[in-house]
Amino acid sequence: MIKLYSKAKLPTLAGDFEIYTFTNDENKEHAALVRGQIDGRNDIPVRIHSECLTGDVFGSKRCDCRDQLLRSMVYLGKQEYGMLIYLRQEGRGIGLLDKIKAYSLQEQGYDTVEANLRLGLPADKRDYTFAVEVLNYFHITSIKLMTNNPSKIDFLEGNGIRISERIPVKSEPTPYDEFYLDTKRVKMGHQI
Ligand SMILES: Nc1nc2c(ncn2[C@@H]2O[C@H](COP(=O)(O)OP(=O)(O)OP(=O)(O)O)[C@@H](O)[C@H]2O)c(=O)[nH]1
Repeated sequence: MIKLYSKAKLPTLAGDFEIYTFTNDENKEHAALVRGQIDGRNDIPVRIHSECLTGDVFGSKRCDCRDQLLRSMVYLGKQEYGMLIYLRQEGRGIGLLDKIKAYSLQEQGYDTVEANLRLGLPADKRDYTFAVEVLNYFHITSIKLMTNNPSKIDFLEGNGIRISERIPVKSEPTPYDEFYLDTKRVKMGHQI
């Protein structure tokens, strides 16, 4: 079960938000950027973003994470109501250390899915329970989800959250992430 830990105003380059931090029994910490009075307000746009230190912070071109994060924030910053839930599950849940190991396998020609599997790890180890609990905290049962990822939709719908609309989060492919985006489309069913 999650608990609200702290909250404060957070003006950003993309607009003014409030940041909420939550913890759970395992002392995991996640954050939500909230736009407007969202309590009990259904069908607001929500982005559920998984941590990517290399992309979100360092601007790596190997993935589209930062592009998606910024586009989502700019979009949400223009809405009256909305939320971005930032989940600390780096590397599709395998953690930073193994993600970088997977990168070095990708340099040997494996794609992003094969690289995880060669490390004996699942292609995607993420769990969105925390996001569901944040939505429950705000008494939200139906959202417009900003994603290209069908497994995210399936998880939420299987856990009591109705997806009334999918808002695509398009990013511009570059020569660096073309193969990565192709693999997500072909092997992970992303609607890119
Ligand atoms: N294991 C691994 N993780 C990666 C790699 N590139 C990015 N990631 C992680 O992938 C996660 C983002 O996943 P994506 O599949 O891009 O996007 P998504 O959140 O599932 O789907 P969208 O909602 O459409 O953005 C973050 O946790 C990143 O750290 C990689 O090559 N290997």
